Amino acid sequence: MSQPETRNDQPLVMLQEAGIRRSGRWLVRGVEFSVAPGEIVTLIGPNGSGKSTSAKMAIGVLKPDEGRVERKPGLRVGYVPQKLAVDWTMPLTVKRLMSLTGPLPENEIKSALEAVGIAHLASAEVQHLSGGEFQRALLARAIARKPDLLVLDEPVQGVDFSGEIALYDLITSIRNSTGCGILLISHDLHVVMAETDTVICLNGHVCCRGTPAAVSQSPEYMRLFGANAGRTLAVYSHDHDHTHLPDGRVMHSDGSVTEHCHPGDGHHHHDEDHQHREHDHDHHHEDHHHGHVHGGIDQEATGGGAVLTPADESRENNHV
Ligand SMILES: Nc1ncnc2c1ncn2[C@@H]1O[C@H](COP(=O)(O)OP(=O)(O)OP(=O)(O)O)[C@@H](O)[C@H]1O
Repeated sequence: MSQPETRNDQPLVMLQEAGIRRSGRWLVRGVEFSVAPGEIVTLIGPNGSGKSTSAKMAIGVLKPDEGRVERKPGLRVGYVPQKLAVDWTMPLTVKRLMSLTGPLPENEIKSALEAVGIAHLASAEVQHLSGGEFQRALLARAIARKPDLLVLDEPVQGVDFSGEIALYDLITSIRNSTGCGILLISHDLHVVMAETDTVICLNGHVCCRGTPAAVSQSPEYMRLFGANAGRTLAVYSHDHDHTHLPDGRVMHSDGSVTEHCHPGDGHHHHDEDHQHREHDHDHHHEDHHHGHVHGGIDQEATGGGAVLTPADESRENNHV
């Protein structure tokens, strides 16, 4: 699925037992994953499970309070945060959006906009863009400085189903043409980009990980959404053996409740995803969810884009 010739490269970023603690509470703990050049890693998990926090640790916007995060020296990161503080009362053209975080030669603005298919909208006002066009503008901004690692926090928010497929196809083609690594945060708990190499399911910690099973194998899905969708999207089928309660305690499959997870609870670690890289996606966790597919994500389209130096702490609040 991904480019095999780049597969053995040293990781662009690697998190080991990384955790963030705020106000006496661990927001995430024990986060472990890496992204290699050409690799696509997707973080999924419920609201508040620590996806954005983990991504921010990966790019250096947040420093881990425990564990380690290592980035390749000189790593260039293109980051599209989930939310962006923009003064929407001020007119802002797409071209201007591209150079808000720093000057960019005209020809590079043009080629980035061409790469995402919105060159014709260079002079359009950002406020007037559709959800899909806006996400493309943010993507253009993130790729304009030719990052080694592209971090996209919910890149299909505010986009309808066919727009979602088109955006995922675009992300795949960016990966194929540039060889960059991609860390994606998906709002959907089950449907991820089919090109994803590794899905990491977070719930304050890594609950499980694996490869997505290609939905193209499902005739029902094909009938519903057509071959294009089957090629682009995949269902990540997984099964948690415990549930995190709102008060932070953990309910296990036998109904017992404890303060924390048992060691090894629902954690399906490391060897799995390495194995999967060697062969086709023929393994998935026990399916507890069939064919849940939706495209429209009802969130306000407030994503943003930036190319960051990894240590750029000022970006934590996503101001442009
Ligand atoms: N600076 C902070 N101080 C205290 N708590 C925080 C801080 N930043 C995030 N949190 C909390 O950390 C948890 C994880 O947040 P995070 O944004 O990483 O989750 P997420 O999985 O990306 O969620 P969503 O899907 O809703 O975007 C949430 O409970 C959030 O309220």
